[in-house]
Amino acid sequence: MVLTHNLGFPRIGPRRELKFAQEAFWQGKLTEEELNVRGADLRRKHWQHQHGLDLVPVGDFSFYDQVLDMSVTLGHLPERAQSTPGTELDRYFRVARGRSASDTDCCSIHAGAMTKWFDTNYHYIVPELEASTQFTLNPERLLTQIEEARSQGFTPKPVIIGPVTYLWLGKAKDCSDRLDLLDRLLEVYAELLEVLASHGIEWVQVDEPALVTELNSDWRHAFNLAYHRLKSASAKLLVTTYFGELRENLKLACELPVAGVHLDAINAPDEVARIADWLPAHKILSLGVINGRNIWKADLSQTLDWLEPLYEKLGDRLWLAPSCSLLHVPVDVSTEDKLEPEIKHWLSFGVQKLAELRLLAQALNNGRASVSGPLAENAQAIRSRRESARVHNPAVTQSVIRIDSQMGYRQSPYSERIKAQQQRLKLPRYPTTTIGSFPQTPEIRRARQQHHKGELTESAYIARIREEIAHCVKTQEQLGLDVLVHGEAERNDMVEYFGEQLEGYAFSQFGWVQSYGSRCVKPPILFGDISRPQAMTVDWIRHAQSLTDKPLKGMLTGPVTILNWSFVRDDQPRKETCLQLAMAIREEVLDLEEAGTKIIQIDEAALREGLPLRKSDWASYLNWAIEAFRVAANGVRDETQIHTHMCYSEFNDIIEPIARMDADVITIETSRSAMELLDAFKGFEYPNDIGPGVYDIHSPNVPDKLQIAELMHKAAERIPASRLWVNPDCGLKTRKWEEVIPALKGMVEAARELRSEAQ
Ligand SMILES: Nc1nc2c(c(=O)[nH]1)N[C@@H](CNc1ccc(C(=O)N[C@@H](CCC(=O)N[C@@H](CCC(=O)N[C@@H](CCC(=O)O)C(=O)O)C(=O)O)C(=O)O)cc1)CN2
Ligand code: MET
Ligand SMILES: [Zn+2]
Repeated sequence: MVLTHNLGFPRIGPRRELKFAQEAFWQGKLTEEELNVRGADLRRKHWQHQHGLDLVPVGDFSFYDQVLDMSVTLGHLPERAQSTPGTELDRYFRVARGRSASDTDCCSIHAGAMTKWFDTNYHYIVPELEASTQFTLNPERLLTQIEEARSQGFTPKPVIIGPVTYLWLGKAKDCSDRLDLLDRLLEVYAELLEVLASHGIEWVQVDEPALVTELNSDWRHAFNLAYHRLKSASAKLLVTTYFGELRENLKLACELPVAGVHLDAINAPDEVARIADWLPAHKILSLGVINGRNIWKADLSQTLDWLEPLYEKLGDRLWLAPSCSLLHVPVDVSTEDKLEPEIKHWLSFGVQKLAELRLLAQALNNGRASVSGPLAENAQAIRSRRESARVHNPAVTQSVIRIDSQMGYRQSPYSERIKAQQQRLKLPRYPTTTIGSFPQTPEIRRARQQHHKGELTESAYIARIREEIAHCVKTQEQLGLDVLVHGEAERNDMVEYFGEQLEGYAFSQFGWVQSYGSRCVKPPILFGDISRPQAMTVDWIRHAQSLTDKPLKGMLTGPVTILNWSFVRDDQPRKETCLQLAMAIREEVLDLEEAGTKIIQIDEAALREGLPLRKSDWASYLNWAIEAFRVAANGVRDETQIHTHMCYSEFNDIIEPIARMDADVITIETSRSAMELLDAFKGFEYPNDIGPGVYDIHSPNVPDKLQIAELMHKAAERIPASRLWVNPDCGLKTRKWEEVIPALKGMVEAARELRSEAQ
């Protein structure tokens, strides 16, 4: 019998129940006990969705983040949070979100750093490591949830982050070698595995996705050390990899002294045969056969074609699972009643993916004939998608074929065109601007919701947003900013908004995916060839510009970011899809220019996260990604100024490709790591204008004017004054007006002081 299991279930809830519970708790509207009840309720529902699987994951649920949970299990919260008052949960949220001191609270604490989980749009809280770090076991969360699952009739399989990946995800604060902590860490892992075994646990899923990245010999050695140390554990270990190929680590993974290995067969199909050959005969091979990163139905017959012979060979040693945790897909497509039925028929969210998994297992265990009906239905859906006239648009294919190298080039080099721009814009030295969005207030969101429900007419909604834009423009004028924005009030999200307006996209009502903490995104579904039926932003920008004499920056999301933050088709290379998006954005850019917009910003916030997990694959991605940006941006006249924005500070290693985008101005996130920005300029001088962020918008704290000035001085030491801009790290949509106004006031004053010093 082939066995089925799941690596993790989405925790946010089908209607974002977790988000609302978290936020209510943070606002003091829910007690800790009530929050725990809501958590247990969600877990119960999630396990019910996983009924029929042989093993269900336990410990995949989290009140904020699974990496932070693991830190708690290892007794390893940052020093600064260990002696604060309150319960364990309270300390946990202090690290997750940071907390300012207040009348009722003594202790100001800054949040742990957040960073992207591999190549996904999920963010985890980075473990803070130091030479002196100690670990102590705290298994309570796992033990409670094991009992919960068991009492509900499920066989629990605890999910933990493996010791090597845990260190790999962490950051050494004191430049010490993270691997020096391995011995200490392994003591606690060994203890944890014993405790789990003593609670009747047979299998533990030990996630080691670091195995799909390039590892030097120290890290490879660490894998051997770790699993030799843990091999006497009474629980059986399933070393779990996902998101990519094992390549040079495949042998290493096969030879670890553990009871089984999980391979992502969706991302590493070519390694399946090899791992099946190499894995010693006493080990289990778990294969991730259902894609945990997209929302398409799997082609079950085709999957069975290659699985059947493998099952014949491996027998009971073969397990089936999704490729990775289902954290990255929405919960349930069945409640989507506004999707076109034809398109809905092609889709599979978390609940449906598990049904596909059960079907595959039944087909292997009892023969295809035992599930012939569902298999036929699946085959019909696959065929319908492949042959659908909705998917293919010959005119779009043609327009991509016609892209020539000329289209990615500006008329003149930066050094010449910047003069035309300066003459037209007449900006002061150290021009001040923002990244685009202003606070998305509950009132704006409510108006949009009412409009969706039909409670607010189209014209009333438009009037409401135009008012908001007017307020935003006026506030920026009062603050004395130099380049204004319209504030993005009309956008639910910087990607979903464009998806909704482009042909070739569908969007769900409830397809939420957790991005971090309580924040979710609803990635739109790119199913077909992309075209732009009409201008998407021009009316809003024209309205905003009509309210001010200052230059108003048009605001677009770039093709690479739209691609990386959408669920995209799997029937053509990503490059192809990206170029189609680039052509649509290019048309919008030219329409904005035609409407008199002097500055156009094209955000590429997700360019970095799209980088392949292995450096050796970077160049090919960067080549087409940069080309797509250039096609989108560079069709404008010399006097039109192109801005781009990226929100991550680690851009040292890709500064040259970024320079190739040839945007006139780039604004980037830097305020939390001023030193890293300076590093980037050591070997390579960024040739165009640059605005290093001087206001950390991820924190509710209002930055001090002196702090801002200090960051600007640091930047001015490195970047010629004539090319330096002054701006926040990123958009202000998650902030409140009362935070934004004093912060921007300080920023504008700091820029003025810098100007007067320079004279
Ligand atoms: N796609 C994407 N990825 C990104 C980012 C980003 O901006 N977009 N930024 C970075 C950080 N990630 C972030 C992800 C989400 C949010 C965020 O604020 N999300 C909102 C939802 C945004 C949204 O789509 N809002 C909709 C729906 C709003 C809503 O919740 N409506 C209520 C009703 C309104 C009310 O009464 O409040 C409801 O449906 O129940 C809208 O504005 O229209 C949230 O979780 O709260 C912020 C940052 C990296 N990745
Ligand atoms: N223009 C966008 C904004 O200000 C850029 C955000 S990058 C995540 O919100
Ligand atoms: Zn940003």
